[in-house]
Amino acid sequence: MKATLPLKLRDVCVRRRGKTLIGPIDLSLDAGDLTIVLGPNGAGKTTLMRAMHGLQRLSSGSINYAVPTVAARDAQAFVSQHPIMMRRSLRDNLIYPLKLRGTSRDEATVMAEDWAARIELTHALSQAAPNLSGGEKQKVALARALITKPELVFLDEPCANLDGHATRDIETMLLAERDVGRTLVMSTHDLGQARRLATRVIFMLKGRVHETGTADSFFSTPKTAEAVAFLKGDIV
Ligand SMILES: Nc1ncnc2c1ncn2[C@@H]1O[C@H](COP(=O)(O)OP(=O)(O)OP(=O)(O)O)[C@@H](O)[C@H]1O
Repeated sequence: MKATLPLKLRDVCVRRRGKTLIGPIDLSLDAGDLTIVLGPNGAGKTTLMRAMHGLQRLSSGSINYAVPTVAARDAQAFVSQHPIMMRRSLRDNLIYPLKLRGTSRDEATVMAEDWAARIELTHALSQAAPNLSGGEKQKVALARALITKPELVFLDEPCANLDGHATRDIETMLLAERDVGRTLVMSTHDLGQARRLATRVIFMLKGRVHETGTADSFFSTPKTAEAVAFLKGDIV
């Protein structure tokens, strides 16, 4: 399959009822990074990621992948902070995205069992997925996103509602994906998590991309007073 990245945003704006939610934004996203979208509440992180994934209609500007949009969407996954489980077993939840892509039932079952083992939920394969705990559901949501080996995964505050233990499990999965070169774009306002995971940072403020660069340079030498204030905890 042809690579869908880089992704290029030009003059992207999303407006609703006369209010600008994000934009104008110009941005380029390359393959192989774990990019953390950082910023205070309401900065536009979710809107930006939804726009990049095609869930949010643009008011103006354009978003282009290296391949036609339909093919690009097929190579992507989106994990939200409120994982929605189908009212079926954990096994069927993991099989579903593979089935949509034409994988045989037998092959999909093997892959589902392999992923259930990786997220330490083999014992729950036959359980109804909606009855799992919040942390377990989020691990399933992540496994369900990764099982198709997407080129690009968006994660919107995936640990927002999780305790320390579940957060660590999710971070371990994300680091493993980062280390095999999967391209990940994740929003958070948890600075500790951003420092642990990011290779690049997009810092958003009031709907605009305020600063972007490698994680090392952003955390060690932020360029703007606002980024310095955010890192000190003065903008929340
Ligand atoms: N559908 C919508 N209609 C109107 N306003 C919206 C809509 N979606 C989001 N907003 C507003 O757009 C702004 C950006 O919201 P967004 O959720 O993208 O920010 P965020 O950085 O992800 O915030 P948080 O960290 O709180 O999740 C906020 O002011 C929000 O209230």
